[in-house]
Amino acid sequence: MRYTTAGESHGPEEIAIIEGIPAGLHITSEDVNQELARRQHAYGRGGRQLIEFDTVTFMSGVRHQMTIGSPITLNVHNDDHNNWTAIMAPDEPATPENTLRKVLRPRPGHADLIGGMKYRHQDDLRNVLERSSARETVMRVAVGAVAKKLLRELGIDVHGFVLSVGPVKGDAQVLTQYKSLAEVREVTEGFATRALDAQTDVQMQKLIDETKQNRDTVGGMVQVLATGVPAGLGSYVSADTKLDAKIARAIVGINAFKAVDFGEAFDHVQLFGSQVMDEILWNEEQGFYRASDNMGGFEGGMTTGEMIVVRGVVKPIPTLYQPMRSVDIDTHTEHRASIERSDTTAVTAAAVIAEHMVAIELAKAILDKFDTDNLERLQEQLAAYRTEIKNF
Ligand SMILES: Cc1cc2nc3c(=O)[nH]c(=O)nc-3n(C[C@H](O)[C@H](O)[C@H](O)COP(=O)(O)O)c2cc1C
Ligand SMILES: C=C(O[C@@H]1CC(C(=O)O)=C[C@@H](OP(=O)(O)O)[C@H]1O)C(=O)O
Repeated sequence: MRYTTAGESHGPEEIAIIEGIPAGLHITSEDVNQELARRQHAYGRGGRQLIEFDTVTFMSGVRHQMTIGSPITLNVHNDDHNNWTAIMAPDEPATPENTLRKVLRPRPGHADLIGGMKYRHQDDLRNVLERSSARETVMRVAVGAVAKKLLRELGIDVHGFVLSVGPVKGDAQVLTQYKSLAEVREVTEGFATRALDAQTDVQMQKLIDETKQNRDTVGGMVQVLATGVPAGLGSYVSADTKLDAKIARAIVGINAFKAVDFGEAFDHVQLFGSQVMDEILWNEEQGFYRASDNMGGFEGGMTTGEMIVVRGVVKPIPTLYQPMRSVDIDTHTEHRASIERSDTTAVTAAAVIAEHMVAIELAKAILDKFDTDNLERLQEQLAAYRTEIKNF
């Protein structure tokens, strides 16, 4: 399975093409739209989300709610494009009127300056920000929604949520308190966060409100869990076959993500090996299993069969309504950075995006390992593999 996305933030459409999804997967636009809504309706987002009502159209690869094995094209319309037609116009030459919204004062922390240098966008850094914008993540969630649907047919469930916003931490007991992902989902879904108690929700919202009032931004930490993953996806044999490495790349590839760990590894630096390794146990019913899951479901770049536990650190949003120092790329004089309409925090949306990136990587790993033409055959092969692993 592979995919690509295209589209500018204020262009007419966001597009994705996925290849390699087996034939016979039941999928509807509603399956995808539900996930797109989770990405959108998150606390702390800016005015753009009041304009967009993200819904997907299948342009190819799906007939009568079934994948047919050919490339799947997904489209999401940018409703805001109506306000940007002149500025984005691909077929019009640049004029003083249609370049009124030029960006010349790069925002620290965004892709503006380096993107401009690299692509020689001396005239207008908007050429950079249109694509570097996290608007594109709408398509990663759309692709991930297809991946999640496939994974569900294979008994694999993935869920992402917020652990903390700035200094406000959610209750850190999810893994030990809740055994099934359905339970975790139930308790984390309200604020699209790890809102285990309403108190945490309120504190997070309060912090976001205060941050907005201060014309500042805030980041946080998210977590993704995946259950039902068979042991032995990915491989130890070469660096580029390690599945944990692929997931790390996929997470840091999301705008504003700066760090990833597995099994809460950031916290393990203070511990000893005897406190961290997951002891190996065996019983008739399960075969091999572990006494704990401190490795977050990975050993040697391969899934262990335990729950996958990934965390990601999301930096604060770069655009500030009280901008920091920058330099005008035209005059080279000091100015405050440009202000673009912006979010106060994207942590809640980021959790949903991270969930979908993990789903994409898991789907890819499964489709790399087994026959991908037809879902039923894939299910048969995976079932046989699970039996083989259990009987080891
Ligand atoms: C869902 C989401 C929404 C975002 N919204 C904004 C925003 O409104 N304004 C902004 O300056 N950055 C926003 N960002 C972050 C920038 O896209 C990101 O910082 C920028 O592309 C530079 O990339 P980097 O932070 O990965 O280095 C958002 C990120 C995500 C994941
Ligand atoms: C459009 C989305 O996020 C955008 C991501 C983003 C950025 O710089 O990353 C900047 C903002 O764009 P705008 O200035 O058009 O409001 C966000 O709204 C979205 O997530 O759908």
